Amino acid sequence: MSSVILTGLGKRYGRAPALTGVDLRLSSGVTGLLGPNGAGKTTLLRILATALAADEGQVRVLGQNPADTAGRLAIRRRLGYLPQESGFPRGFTAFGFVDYMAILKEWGDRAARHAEVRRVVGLADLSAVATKRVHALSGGQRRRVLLAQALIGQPDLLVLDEPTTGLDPAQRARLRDILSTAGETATLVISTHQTEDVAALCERVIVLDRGRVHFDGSVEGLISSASGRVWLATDRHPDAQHAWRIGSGRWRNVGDPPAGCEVVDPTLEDAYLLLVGDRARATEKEAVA
Ligand SMILES: Nc1ncnc2c1ncn2[C@@H]1O[C@H](COP(=O)(O)OP(=O)(O)OP(=O)(O)O)[C@@H](O)[C@H]1O
Repeated sequence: MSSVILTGLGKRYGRAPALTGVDLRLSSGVTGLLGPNGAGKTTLLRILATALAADEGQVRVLGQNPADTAGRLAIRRRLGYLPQESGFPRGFTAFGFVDYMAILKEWGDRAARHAEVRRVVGLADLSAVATKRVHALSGGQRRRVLLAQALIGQPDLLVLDEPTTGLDPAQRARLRDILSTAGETATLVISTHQTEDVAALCERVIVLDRGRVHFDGSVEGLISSASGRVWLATDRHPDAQHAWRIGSGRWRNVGDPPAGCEVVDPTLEDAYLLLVGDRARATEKEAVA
């Protein structure tokens, strides 16, 4: 059964559309959400997390309608949400903040709650700094405090907006471990700009651009769409959509290759760049025509 069903979802800020005609079904497993700045990723995640109401279409989350008060409450009881931006009330320690969030999540029994807070603080690798004030933590540690509160109670739906921002490579690897384990039973949606995290972690990838879904399929499927369109050369090719000099001094070109060039295997990043670049070029052509 799908945990999330979106049909014809639309959202506007004033007159400007942020999401248009989004149809999606999400089930257990880890889904990565990619898209350029302003594509609508955070808007979509906020709607799933019941922090924002849709303007058009139908939204079912965990079998409930978030437009109903009772439906919203039922969703929130089974939801973990790591927002893109968040402030912390002053004075809290890492443990104290996560404990406070657990109280808001209706964990009344003190002993059970503290055991759960210790579990998620440990999962987020924060035990050594649990008694430090949140404001004295590093940016990556603060991000992990937010992750810890999202994991309280092993939610059925985890909505994580850029969870890897600011994490060092070891912490990112640890996060992948935590999320892939959670994805065995829960539905996880992760917005990120880190294509390598999506490639490492996600079964499914959705690419949003200008509020619409432009790709929805497997990571392998998206990578294979770039097959034959990445090549190495001694120079930047004038027709390449993207080109950069790699460590060896040669140029990695992404676009439409000339005949006889040295084609290499694409990465998810190459495929994503091509998908978004091709769409931007098609839109420009339509505007000119
Ligand atoms: N509160 C708001 N008021 C007005 N416009 C908004 C608001 N929030 C987002 N927008 C606009 O809606 C569009 C989608 O924004 P959103 O934050 O969902 O994109 P995003 O894909 O998460 O971007 P980023 O990768 O930069 O985080 C953008 O054009 C943005 O300017």
